[in-house]
Amino acid sequence: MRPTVLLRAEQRDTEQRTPITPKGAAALHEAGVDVVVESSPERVFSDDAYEAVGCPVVHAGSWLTAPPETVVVGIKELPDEPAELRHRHVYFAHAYKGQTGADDLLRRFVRGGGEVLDLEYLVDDTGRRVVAFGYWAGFVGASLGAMQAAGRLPVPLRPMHLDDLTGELEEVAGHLAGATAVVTGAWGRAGRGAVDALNLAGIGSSRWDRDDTAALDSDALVAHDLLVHCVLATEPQPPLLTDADRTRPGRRLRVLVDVTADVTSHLNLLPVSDVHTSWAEPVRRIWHEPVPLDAIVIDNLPSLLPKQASDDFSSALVPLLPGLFAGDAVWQRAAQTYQRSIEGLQP
Ligand SMILES: NC(=O)c1ccc[n+]([C@@H]2O[C@H](COP(=O)([O-])OP(=O)(O)OC[C@H]3O[C@@H](n4cnc5c(N)ncnc54)[C@H](O)[C@@H]3O)[C@@H](O)[C@H]2O)c1
Repeated sequence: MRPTVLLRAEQRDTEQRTPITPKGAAALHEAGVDVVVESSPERVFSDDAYEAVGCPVVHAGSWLTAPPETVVVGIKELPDEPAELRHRHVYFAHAYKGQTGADDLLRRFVRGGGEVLDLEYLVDDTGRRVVAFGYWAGFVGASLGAMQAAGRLPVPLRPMHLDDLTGELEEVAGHLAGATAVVTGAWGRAGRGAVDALNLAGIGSSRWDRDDTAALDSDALVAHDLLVHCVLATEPQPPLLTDADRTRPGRRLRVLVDVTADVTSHLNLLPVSDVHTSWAEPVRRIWHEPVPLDAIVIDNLPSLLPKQASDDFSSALVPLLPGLFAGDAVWQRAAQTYQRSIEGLQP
């Protein structure tokens, strides 16, 4: 039997992204991997587009009864049922940093004999992630921050076309003369996307990466109008912004975009903010005076540009998937990360 991946329909009705585009499915077929697609009215590519490249389309939730050797591929969370998960699942499980509900989820995998191959932990032999939505997360996050600073953020947020967003950033530029931003994690994927968006909005960026935050200059940090936080934290580090900075002299900082959205984890480097915001309510005011500070902490930013995000992601993931069935090192590392995470779990 040919190796098969099943493209799962996403739970969230706001999620239009897909980790495998129709073009990616066609490439997988060529490479000897079949792709079965769960029907989804939300996905940015239609069911017909997958059918046109030869993928069988099945109803949402079919993964539950798929043959055990089928690998289930998705992006975001699984439903709360069933209690036992028996397949190998490739997705962002958000289960290894002590997130809310993580242990319960891992126990479901242990009980069913399945496995998480977490997309966030697909790394090369230097530990660098090989597939990520980071660029568009940073681009969209910084765009929202610029729009908020200009008083032009449309609420609720809805998925956009890139042309519309760049047009809006050019409008914003006229409202933000002299504004500056600091981007932390600036040389990573998200950081680069953030800098590109800020450039379009006419906002000059200070690019801070590891060396720049090692001896943190808090006065310089709060002297910027925007902070776009794009650090990939893998171990606890000193915070970048604390309550003590609220009254720091010279604070101009008024918009904080936490692209990492690590707020419920012990790796949160911005402990001034501890809850996510949403498309319906994207902004939360966390400081009221002497200068207000608004936080945007959205954990599905690339979903706001679903087409670009999907194309980019699929072109990185698809070449790796045949290797999953051949036991390539990148997948073995992901499997080892899962094994480590379930060791020590209470039953
Ligand atoms: N909110 C969302 O929707 C969304 C989507 C995708 C990714 N993300 C998150 O964005 C973050 C960044 O992802 P990425 O793909 O850009 O990662 P990346 O590895 O490409 O870049 C991370 C950067 O952070 C830098 N860094 C690490 N520690 C630092 C420190 N103490 N100070 C300054 N810089 C430091 C690294 O040197 C690197 O340049 C991750 O937390 C990721 O989970 C969020």
